[in-house]
Amino acid sequence: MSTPIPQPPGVPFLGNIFDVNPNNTWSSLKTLAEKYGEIFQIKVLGQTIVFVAGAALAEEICDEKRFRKYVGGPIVEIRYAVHDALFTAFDNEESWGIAHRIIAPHLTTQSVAGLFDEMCDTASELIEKWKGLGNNNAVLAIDELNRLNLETTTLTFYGKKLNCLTGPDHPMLKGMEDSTSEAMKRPTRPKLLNSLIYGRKFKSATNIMRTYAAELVQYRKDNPTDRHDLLWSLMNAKDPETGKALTDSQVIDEIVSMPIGSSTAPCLIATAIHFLLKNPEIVTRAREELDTVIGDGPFTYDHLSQLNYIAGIVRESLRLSFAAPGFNIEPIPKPGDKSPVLLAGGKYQVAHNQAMIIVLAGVNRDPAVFDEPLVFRPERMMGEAFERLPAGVKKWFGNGKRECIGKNWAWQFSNIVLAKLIKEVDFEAANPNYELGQDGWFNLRPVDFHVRVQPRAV
Ligand code: HEM
Repeated sequence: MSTPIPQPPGVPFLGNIFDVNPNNTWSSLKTLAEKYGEIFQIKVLGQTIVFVAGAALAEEICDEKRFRKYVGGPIVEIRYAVHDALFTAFDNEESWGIAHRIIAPHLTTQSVAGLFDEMCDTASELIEKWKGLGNNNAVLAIDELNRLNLETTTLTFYGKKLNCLTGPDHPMLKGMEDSTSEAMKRPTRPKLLNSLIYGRKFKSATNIMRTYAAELVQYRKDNPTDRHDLLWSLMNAKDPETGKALTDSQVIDEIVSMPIGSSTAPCLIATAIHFLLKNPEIVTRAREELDTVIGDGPFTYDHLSQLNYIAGIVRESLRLSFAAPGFNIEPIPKPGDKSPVLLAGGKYQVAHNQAMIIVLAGVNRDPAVFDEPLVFRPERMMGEAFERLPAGVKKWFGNGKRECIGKNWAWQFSNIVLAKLIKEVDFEAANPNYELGQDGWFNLRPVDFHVRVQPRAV
């Protein structure tokens, strides 16, 4: 006998429409996870969605023999902008494998190591900019780090300096914000409203992003180089398995997808700064490590593997920021078999084609795994303590074949940037009473988190 999956009471006809705020979906899901625990469901516009918020169940539905990525809802909507690119491709689309095999070699640990200097130099540029702001400045952490991320992504993948750390916001930032917010909201609105009222905004955001990509392609054509970077492969490489290359439109799709994916990294770093401000003793210990390992000399790639405490800070920030707030799973279809799918050895059952969303705010803070789950404690993310943790609580980069293709880039970038910021900058919260609030679309960022930035005093 299975246990019914808990569901908030809802209202007649409209179901649970008021349990999820379309302007802050992930915060609503976090609240529901806190109330209902490892699994819950909602019904909206006649559709049932199951949410998994416990570590053991998350691990179970990450079993690729039984489950796969569900491409639905906002992911299908953003196909308007990027079609069958890596993040948005359906399981059966050949284009996924072709693009994956062309792109993945640029994102191995070894390939990304070659980007160390460009990542470091760009972070230094931001710190130099902050040094020029003088006393009593206050910057919006996420805005500054979004700029840094776009600048670094564009330079390391596409070989072009945008120079977007200063001056007005680069249009790509607004393009990404508008397209992802619209993709999240569209599934909750009637279709007619989407096309009549909101279609123009979606189209304009898409145009902005595709123009960013088209200009990079044109720049490369106008400025030939020996640099065999990701852009070179997107434009020239052939898939070793099928011999196929990307079409011109697919090149644009993938160029646009990368900054959208990588925009999760600044959310992580901004939230990490918040946790560090709340825990000054962690900054002291991190500085001891940085001063011992790097000292006064230049920061080099070899230092990274020695910065164990910084790595612990990055992982603990991945755990508690849920910067990528979740991902979608569905049972692998079995032709002719519509029997329900059993979870937790039959404790729960879901329909054979049930879409499920893993809510990392629940999974990453599962009290069955972590003691004092809300406490920021880098030590639990280091060495053997980290190795002992169950696989279900290490899913911040997603799962299996559809795991984040940028995870090595994101890991190196976040470690470099946090190491440099902790070593070289003194942060102070502009509002000493600030409490973390988060919002976002495809990722979660701290809301209204302003900081004062000064060169490190001691
Ligand atoms: C802290 C930073 C990041 C986090 C936490 C993160 C998280 C994730 C997660 C959870 C997924 C799985 C999504 C799903 O199953 O639907 C994913 C996929 C993806 N990410 Fe990231 N990501 C980060 C940075 C990046 C970066 C830097 C890039 C750019 C290279 C990137 C590009 C992608 C792409 C293209 C996919 C789709 C992969 C596929 O389906 O083949 N991400 N990411």
